Amino acid sequence: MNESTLIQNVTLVNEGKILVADVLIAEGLIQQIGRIEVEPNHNLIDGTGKHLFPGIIDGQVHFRDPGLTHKGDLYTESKAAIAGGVTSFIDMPNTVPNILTVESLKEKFDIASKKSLANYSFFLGVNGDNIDEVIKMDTSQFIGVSDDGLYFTKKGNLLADNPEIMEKLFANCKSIIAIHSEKEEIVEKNEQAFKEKYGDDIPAKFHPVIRSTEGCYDATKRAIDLAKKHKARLHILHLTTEAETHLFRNDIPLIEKKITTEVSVHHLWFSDEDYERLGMLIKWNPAIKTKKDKEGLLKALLDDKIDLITTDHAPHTLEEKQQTYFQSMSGAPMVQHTLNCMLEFYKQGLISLEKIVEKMCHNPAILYRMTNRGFIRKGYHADLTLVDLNSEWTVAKENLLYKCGWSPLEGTTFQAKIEQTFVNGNLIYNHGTFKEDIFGMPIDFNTKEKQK
Ligand SMILES: NC(=O)N[C@@H](CC(=O)O)C(=O)O
Repeated sequence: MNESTLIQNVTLVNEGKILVADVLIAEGLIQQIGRIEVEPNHNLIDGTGKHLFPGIIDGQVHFRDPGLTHKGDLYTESKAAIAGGVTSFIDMPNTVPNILTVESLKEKFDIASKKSLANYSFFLGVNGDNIDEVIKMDTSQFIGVSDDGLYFTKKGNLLADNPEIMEKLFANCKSIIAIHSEKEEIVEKNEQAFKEKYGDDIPAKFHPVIRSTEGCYDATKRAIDLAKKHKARLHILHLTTEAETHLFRNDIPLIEKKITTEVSVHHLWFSDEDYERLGMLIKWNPAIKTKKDKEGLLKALLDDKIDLITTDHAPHTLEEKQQTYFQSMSGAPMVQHTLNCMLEFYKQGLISLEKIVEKMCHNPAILYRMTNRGFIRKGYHADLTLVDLNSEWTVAKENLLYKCGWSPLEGTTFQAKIEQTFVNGNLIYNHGTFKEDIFGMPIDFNTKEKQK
């Protein structure tokens, strides 16, 4: 008799509803939801008083494999992700080498199949060098194309700085085009002005002045105008300003949208008030901006102008971070604590559990056309996250799973705890312990059909 897991009497948060039910898992799939009779082959989990979410799907991470594995790798960071309730992720192309060809993409899939505990997919990188090949490629080979972070190895390759390349891509590429939207020419002008005043010692609090609202807004506006002209499928990554939120629509369902966007959790959590305390540790690109921006982003998320929450998990070593302004790397690790941050907002009455699940589970699956993930439905992959909403704990060095060993959230107390995470029906994370010998799967997605 095959083994099955029966989660009993648990509070499901799914598809805009909250209800108490039992969930039966077998052969990697959700078999049944409702009131279920116990059978001898059932492993029982008592879900009384606990909440069950579909596993979180993180639409933007940098797990650093291959080539930058001193910062993190597909094993360490996927493990941290799972402890944070994340069961699937899409990783960015700014590794070494950059993922600019189908061959390097295949190599990354191969590494993930041997190292990633969570389900995975990857963006194909696009820049000025490979645009001609990208527009000829069969788009069923990748979930989307992106330029995110590629300036780390080659400056000036961001699409936002190259309107002709962007236009060529939008006119010809049928894939989702996910762009990092900042105008480097504005950033460089601001950098120069601050350098003249401070030399290399620019205080971190000026990061949002250098990587300004103007730089973000102008880039996003131009990308949207070009995408509309060519009817391209554009996704703007990690939005940071209240001003940009007004460029997006909420009067059509996500499934019909040609232009979508996301917010990364640190832009909801931190504001310019935190630079004094945390300095370069919260230096991200695009920058953490003002309290008004942070509030505007949350409002736009609740209003459905912003479609997704991602982490943009971007680990660097402490040594790489604690440098003077120009030397300090932008980015920080977040994937282990994203759901926790959002649940804390729930505790503060700022967002509902249903909305969290919509933005972190359902919408990533819909937007990236994933097959049978992102919902608690019969026949879907059993990617599930069990949460205790009333179990306080504090982020500390000892409970971090990131290879880089630090977090900008150290010392933060959360009121909710992720207790168990199932990936493809396997209980990979169980109250602080891991099953480390079962790897995730490549995420299936439809190239034409859309998920409802
Ligand atoms: N977000 C960041 O500040 N850094 C990212 C790159 C990026 O997303 O631009 C990284 O790879 O470190």
